[in-house]
Amino acid sequence: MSSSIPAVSLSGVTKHFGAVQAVRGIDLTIEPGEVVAFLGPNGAGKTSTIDMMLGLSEPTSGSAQILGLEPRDAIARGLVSAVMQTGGLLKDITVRETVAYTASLFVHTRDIDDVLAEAGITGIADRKVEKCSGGEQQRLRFAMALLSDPALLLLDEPTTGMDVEGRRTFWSAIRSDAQKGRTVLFATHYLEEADQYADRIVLISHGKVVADGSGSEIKSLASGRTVRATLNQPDTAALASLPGVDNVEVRGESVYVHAKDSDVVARYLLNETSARDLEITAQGLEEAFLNLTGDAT
Ligand SMILES: Nc1ncnc2c1ncn2[C@@H]1O[C@H](COP(=O)(O)OP(=O)(O)OP(=O)(O)O)[C@@H](O)[C@H]1O
Repeated sequence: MSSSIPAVSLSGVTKHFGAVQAVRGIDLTIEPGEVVAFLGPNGAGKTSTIDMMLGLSEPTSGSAQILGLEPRDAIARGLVSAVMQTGGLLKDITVRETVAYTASLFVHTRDIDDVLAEAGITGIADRKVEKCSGGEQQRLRFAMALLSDPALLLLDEPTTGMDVEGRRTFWSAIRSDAQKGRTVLFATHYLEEADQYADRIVLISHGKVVADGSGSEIKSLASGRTVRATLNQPDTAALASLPGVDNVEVRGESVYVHAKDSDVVARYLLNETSARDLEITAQGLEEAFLNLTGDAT
């Protein structure tokens, strides 16, 4: 896992389905040991890109390499595992039987009890799959994915439909595993999930990478604050002409001013007008995301 060969290398990758251009030219390098979130709204092209990394489909143009190999070769060598959203589980057998059955398909596998423990499902090992919650089933898929001790783990929206607690437990298992050096790429449209659990966020929209950086870098790309104040008949033109102001909106008795430098706006409102009840809020990743992609999820 400590070679200098990238874990993932995409070069000019496109994917068309008839007239639909799902992926429109993605260049991406992921180094070994990185935990990367693929963040984007529905239909952004995340699954199409992951499918190409898994060798489940071929790029229309460009190339995808996993650990210096064609994706199919990397899979065949057990270097890549995936945790998908649904499917692949038999309901009538237990958690342990599911892992044991999967292990029997590999020539070399890790110890079943070890992967159950790592995925945090030792306590439910004898439970039938159909009795497991959505979050427990995802941790079971994670345990199955760990059997080949892959260098790269790909997860496609693994926490869809889970409650907050399920998500937290799931990610704590993934994070503590990743600390041992595994490369992890996960697709999500939960902004806070990307911000909280990834070291790097690749923001994807309409089949392209629109931003790539840490959570704080992504936020600072669309930095700024909103100043809200109660003010009758605000002089919107004067507010708009303050340095760094990019939006002024009046809603009822409130004026909302979005600006790079909120101090300038606050000083003006307090000194030059009868504004009161000032509130200043930082832009979250949600707003940054909407600004950057111009999309609502
Ligand atoms: N097999 C297919 N045939 C036709 N169009 C497809 C196919 N697979 C995906 N698409 C289209 O390609 C685009 C990208 O889809 P993709 O599933 O990659 O996005 P996504 O970012 O994973 O979305 P989601 O978050 O909803 O899973 C969408 O417009 C989708 O409808």
